[in-house]
Amino acid sequence: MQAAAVQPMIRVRDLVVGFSDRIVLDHISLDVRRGEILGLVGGSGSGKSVLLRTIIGLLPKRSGTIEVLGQNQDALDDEARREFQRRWGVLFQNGALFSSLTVIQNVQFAMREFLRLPEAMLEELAATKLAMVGISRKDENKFPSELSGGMTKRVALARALALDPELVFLDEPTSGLDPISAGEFDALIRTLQRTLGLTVFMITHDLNTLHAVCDRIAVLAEGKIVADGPMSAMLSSEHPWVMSYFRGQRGRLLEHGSARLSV
Ligand SMILES: Nc1ncnc2c1ncn2[C@@H]1O[C@H](COP(=O)(O)OP(=O)(O)OP(=O)(O)O)[C@@H](O)[C@H]1O
Repeated sequence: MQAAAVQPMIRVRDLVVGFSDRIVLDHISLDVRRGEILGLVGGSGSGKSVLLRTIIGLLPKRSGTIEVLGQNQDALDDEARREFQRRWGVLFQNGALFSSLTVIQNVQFAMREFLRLPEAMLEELAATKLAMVGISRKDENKFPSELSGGMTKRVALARALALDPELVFLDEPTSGLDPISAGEFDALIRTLQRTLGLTVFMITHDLNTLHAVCDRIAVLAEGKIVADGPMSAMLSSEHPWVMSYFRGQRGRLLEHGSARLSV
């Protein structure tokens, strides 16, 4: 019982990922604890998306172990892995909605695949998910091309939540949003995490999001996790990249309560 209570939701050990002769992730170890929002930051091309994609099984690893929800996916056959993967939701960069499906059909997509429910119940369930993220019924028959950036992210979040996951992966959830929409999206993530008891693994470049939403931050640089801890640990880190990111001009402005900034 004790062991289960402290078991991380994601446990990465000694992970190595590379493409041809380039190593992108070089013996990375990282835990994501139950119920926390972990923010992953790092320079462009540092390997954040590669780490996320490897954890969810979209990219192969060279060595190391990854356990998600206590399960090493290498031990599962294809059918069991597919069934297992429904326990998490993913919001990809730019939403990645199906352009030929309406808002509500996008949310119903995974429901149709995994849940055997009558049509009326599917409608109701998808509308409930959309309401949770602030999309009203009048917008549910729109196509993705008719949505603003903020609405697209909300629909993508509703889709990620379609199967009631315990864990969600968010790849730059506020990128491309204006400061007000980004702030609203941050608040939505926080609220959903609290009310649904979610664990969140989030890639972000957004210092406001890191300050407002994340319980813990991990920094990826030179293929390694170079810092890992709460915001206070980032602000006192001596690592050059961490210092310039969190204590550079933008970071200092934020600490002193300036308007929202993105980096
Ligand atoms: N499928 C792939 N094949 C070959 N190289 C890849 C592949 N996916 C990613 N890379 C390389 O791995 C490195 C890390 O990419 P990644 O997308 O993880 O960066 P990132 O930290 O998410 O960057 P950004 O913040 O700009 O999104 C880059 O050099 C990229 O070109």
